[in-house]
Amino acid sequence: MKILIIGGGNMGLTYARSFVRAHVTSRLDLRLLARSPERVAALAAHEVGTVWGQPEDCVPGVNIIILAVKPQDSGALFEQLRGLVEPQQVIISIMAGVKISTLRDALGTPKVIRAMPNLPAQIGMGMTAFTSTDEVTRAELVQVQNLLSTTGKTVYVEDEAAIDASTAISGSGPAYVYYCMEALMAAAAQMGFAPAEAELLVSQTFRGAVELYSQAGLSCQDWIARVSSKGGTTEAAMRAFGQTAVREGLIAGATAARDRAEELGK
Ligand SMILES: NC(=O)C1=CN([C@@H]2O[C@H](COP(=O)(O)OP(=O)(O)OC[C@H]3O[C@@H](n4cnc5c(N)ncnc54)[C@H](O)[C@@H]3O)[C@@H](O)[C@H]2O)C=CC1
Ligand SMILES: O=C(O)[C@@H]1CCC=N1
Repeated sequence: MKILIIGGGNMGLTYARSFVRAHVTSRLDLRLLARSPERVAALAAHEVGTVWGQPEDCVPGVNIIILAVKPQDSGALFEQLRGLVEPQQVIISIMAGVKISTLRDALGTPKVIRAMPNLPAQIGMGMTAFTSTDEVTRAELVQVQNLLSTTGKTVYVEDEAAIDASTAISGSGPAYVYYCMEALMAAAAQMGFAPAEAELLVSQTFRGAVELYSQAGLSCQDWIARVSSKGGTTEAAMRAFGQTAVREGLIAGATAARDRAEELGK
């Protein structure tokens, strides 16, 4: 399977490494398109595939084209790709917000998939939601799911609006986790821990809590109840979280992310 990845940043490189590591394609069949000679040289040093500077040289002949540039760069990219994409080629866009209808119109091609991965894809622990146009065949969808699954778990969603919602939950989600971790590290530092100790206490607590959650069928509320002693410390923390509207703040953050994804699509 010949794959072209356009945009060799965080996500583009992650895909390239995952596909080659999982042997879903070979280095020879994997192409990366960069937008400047400097980026071509920098990407080539990663040795994950052949690196190209001009779309007309690398678009023809590939089966799948992955668009991994920032949404703000999509207009310029569409200009570069005008007239080059063939109707049998499957497009996978991971650009936040950019709608399937926009991709179809701009590229003049019917087989379009919108996917929303996240950064833990770098270590095979990613979460990707994806959806497609009707023209993508069942066999192509299976092929794409195999590709995306090299970076972690995947879920197919029927409704495109769920891609913007997943952008706000799982796409941006790792940043919310780091935000909470950083706040707890700051609390630990205020209580006298050295930075390395604060980092250890917090990171191992997140790791352990998530692993425990994954291994049993209990809800978050159930686990909170198991940590909390009557009249104890956890209850005091939960009361303070309630008074300072931490939960509402996180929900407001995720909602703002979803709204921004919708806005990027306009
Ligand atoms: N970083 C993340 O956690 C996630 C990002 N995304 C989406 O993935 C996309 C890429 O994000 P990142 O990899 O973080 O961005 P990035 O900035 O690390 O990489 C984008 C790359 O695209 C290149 N580029 C821009 N225009 C180009 C063109 N016309 N031709 C070739 N290369 C071009 C840039 O030089 C850059 O290397 C974005 O659309 C974002 O919405 C989706 C899920 C998670
Ligand atoms: O912040 C962003 O716009 C992208 C989409 C999801 C994660 N990063």
